[in-house]
Amino acid sequence: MAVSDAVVTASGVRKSFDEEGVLEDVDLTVRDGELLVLMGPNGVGKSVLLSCLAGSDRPTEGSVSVFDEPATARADTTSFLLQDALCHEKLTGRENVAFYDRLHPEFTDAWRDYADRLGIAEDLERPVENYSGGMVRKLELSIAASIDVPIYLFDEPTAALDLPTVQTVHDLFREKRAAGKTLVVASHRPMDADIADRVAFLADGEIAAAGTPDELLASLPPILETGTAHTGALADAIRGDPYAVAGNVRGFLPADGDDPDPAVDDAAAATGIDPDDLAVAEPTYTDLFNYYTNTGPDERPTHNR
Ligand SMILES: Nc1ncnc2c1ncn2[C@@H]1O[C@H](COP(=O)(O)OP(=O)(O)OP(=O)(O)O)[C@@H](O)[C@H]1O
Repeated sequence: MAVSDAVVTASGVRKSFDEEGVLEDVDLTVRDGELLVLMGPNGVGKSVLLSCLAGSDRPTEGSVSVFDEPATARADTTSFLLQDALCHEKLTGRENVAFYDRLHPEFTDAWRDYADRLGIAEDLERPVENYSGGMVRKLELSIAASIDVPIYLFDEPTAALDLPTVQTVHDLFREKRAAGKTLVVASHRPMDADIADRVAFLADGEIAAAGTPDELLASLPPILETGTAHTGALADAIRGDPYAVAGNVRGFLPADGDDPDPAVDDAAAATGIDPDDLAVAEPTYTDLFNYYTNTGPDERPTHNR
């Protein structure tokens, strides 16, 4: 289905390396001015998909278009922050900035503000090889965000960052969106769903679900929570595997035949766990992430893409 305000569209994207399939059949539309968070566990293919969206890699099959033209790595439309690949480690932070300033026609001096807010302004004269992983990320973010283009693709921008810095990065992304920019942020950090207009989950080579955080939370099956002592009993009664949350374990109730809304009381009784030790939990982003990471494709309902 064509979406009129689409700025990036992936259709039937398959990507394999040496016969090894990573993406099987990805359909994804990124809408004008939205902040889309692309979620999925390590190794599922988020970076590969972003590279295809950026036009820096080609799908094995299928197509990607940006502003209705085939995706090519165009400097005037897209800024792409690929993980740990932007900065030259023998150069100082400032020399890296100067490099991108000369290289990129749309580079602006907004990097000063970003470097300041991210807390690396004092480190710009040091070679990047002496930076911590988090400092490199902050420098990369400062550079990628300083390029003034309509579309930003950020690959795991909050990985290796402490919580206060994650909040600063979220603020920065909200400002970009308020300025009318379109952002795709790949992440395996559930808290990044906080800033999303929509979340898309990549699982088993496809977009398993896409929607607003509220829509996706509402689509989860009931969640049972109990103490770790009952992990085994819980595992027998749920779909997928139990997962730890704040000292307890949780799991998703299986669909009861074709009924997508299983009877919670019956399922709870089937665990054999004392009702006082068992609760139906309010779903969180962590549950959402675990649902699309922990349960197999046959056990998940298909949601709108
Ligand atoms: N150039 C390449 N050649 C061969 N295999 C590759 C190449 N690039 C990626 N892969 C493989 O594709 C799979 C997906 O990798 P990708 O980096 O996209 O995962 P990811 O979801 O971004 O994971 P992470 O969260 O760990 O960054 C991995 O198995 C990886 O080894």
